[in-house]
Amino acid sequence: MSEQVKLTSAEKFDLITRDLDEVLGSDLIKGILEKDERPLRAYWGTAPTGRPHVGYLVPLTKIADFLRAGVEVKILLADIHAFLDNLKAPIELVRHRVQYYRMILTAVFHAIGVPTDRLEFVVGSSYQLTEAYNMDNYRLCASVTEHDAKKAGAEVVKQVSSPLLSGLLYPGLQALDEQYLGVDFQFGGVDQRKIFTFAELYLPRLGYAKRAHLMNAMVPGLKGSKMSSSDSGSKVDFLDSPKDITKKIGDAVCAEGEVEGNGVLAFARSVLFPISRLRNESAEMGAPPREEDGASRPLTHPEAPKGALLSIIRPEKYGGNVHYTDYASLEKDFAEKRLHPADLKKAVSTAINTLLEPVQKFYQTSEEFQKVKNEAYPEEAPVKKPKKEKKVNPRFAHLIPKSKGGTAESEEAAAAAVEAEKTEQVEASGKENPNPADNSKVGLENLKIDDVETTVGKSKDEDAQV
Ligand SMILES: N[C@@H](Cc1ccc(O)cc1)C(=O)O
Repeated sequence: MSEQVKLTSAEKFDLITRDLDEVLGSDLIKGILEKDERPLRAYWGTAPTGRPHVGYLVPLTKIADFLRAGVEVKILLADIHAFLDNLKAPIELVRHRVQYYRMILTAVFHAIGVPTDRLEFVVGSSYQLTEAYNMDNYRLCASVTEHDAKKAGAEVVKQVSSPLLSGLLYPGLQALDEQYLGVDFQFGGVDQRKIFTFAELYLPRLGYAKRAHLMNAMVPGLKGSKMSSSDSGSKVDFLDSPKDITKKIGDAVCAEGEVEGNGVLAFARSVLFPISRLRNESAEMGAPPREEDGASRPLTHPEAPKGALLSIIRPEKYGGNVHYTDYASLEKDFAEKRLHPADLKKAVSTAINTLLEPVQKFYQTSEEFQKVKNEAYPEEAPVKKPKKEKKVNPRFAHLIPKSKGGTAESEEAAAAAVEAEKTEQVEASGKENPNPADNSKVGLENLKIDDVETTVGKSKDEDAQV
């Protein structure tokens, strides 16, 4: 935001907390704003695992509000967390993923009109390997119960049948980050809530201040469930082509008149309306985004009136054009069947394509960016498939019925075996490990720790309430 507009502390507080799902510690934030002696400091962390998808637009847009309210924001690229979480990012790929995240997030920030010169990117390992941080980690480990660590990570760390110790360390390191990044509040999705309350409980036990926590709602996937990196049909990647985007939106769950579980409406509400509003506000406040970023282009139709946030363009005989200035009216029209799913889908895919055009242009014109992407996600680089007969891995031979009758069933089983084999190859190639709990790859499968007799009795200590 322009420095020309001076906000009161109450206005700043409203801007910082608008559209959020939950705020813990608002008094702490108000206190610093009212004192007005120094800027508020905050961070948002992301672990560079799978490729970021358009669901990230929600926190990134919110960060724009923080900056306008004068908050100093750090973006943590949590490389160590990326492999602590069940090796989601294999150690040898993680530095490339850090680079990829930095580049794509910067491009997206520009596309939505957020000036990145006021953001500070910090890589987790730049301070998480220091003596002081490690000693604090050990101190924390000597205070946190296993129960609390497990519970804190339950919605963030991948839950598997044979959990690794690294997943238990994850919440503790995230709590320490608040101290080491020197912030007043941490911002993240509501999925981080248990880690946030864990940090509120445990940081003071190490003698550190309890921080405030701000949470955004999660964006539902296009199929009505949570938007997830592992289900490519339910998410839109920042680098998906306009054609792919139109197809994904076209296939999304969007039954006529149904608001509940409607992925397209949810996307419009949580992503498009806020970004559109941000653009309008920037223009009004005399701080339009830089022309070269493409972020000054409205997501609405060129003929849309001032204040419009999303335009439905359709022939007169189907009701003519409508320009919505708020989400509630769009939802109402949809619920009352005055807005057809096909028209909504068209408007949403046009808006996403407009929004992402500068990101994709940057990708297409930057050889460095392309190189980084291929290094970070090597299995996605085009590989020439050698033409050879599909052999079935003996490990999966049990999926093939004994009789080679050529029935549909046996073909299905053979396909399943080939599929299983492919999955294994993908895992071996360093792709995000879909089932890292299968510890056979690290030679742990025969280690039956439970067989070892233990002299340690059950702790009588009550687990702290997280
Ligand atoms: N837990 C965050 C990543 C993160 C890691 C460390 C932090 O300090 C903050 C955030 C996620 O789910 O992506």
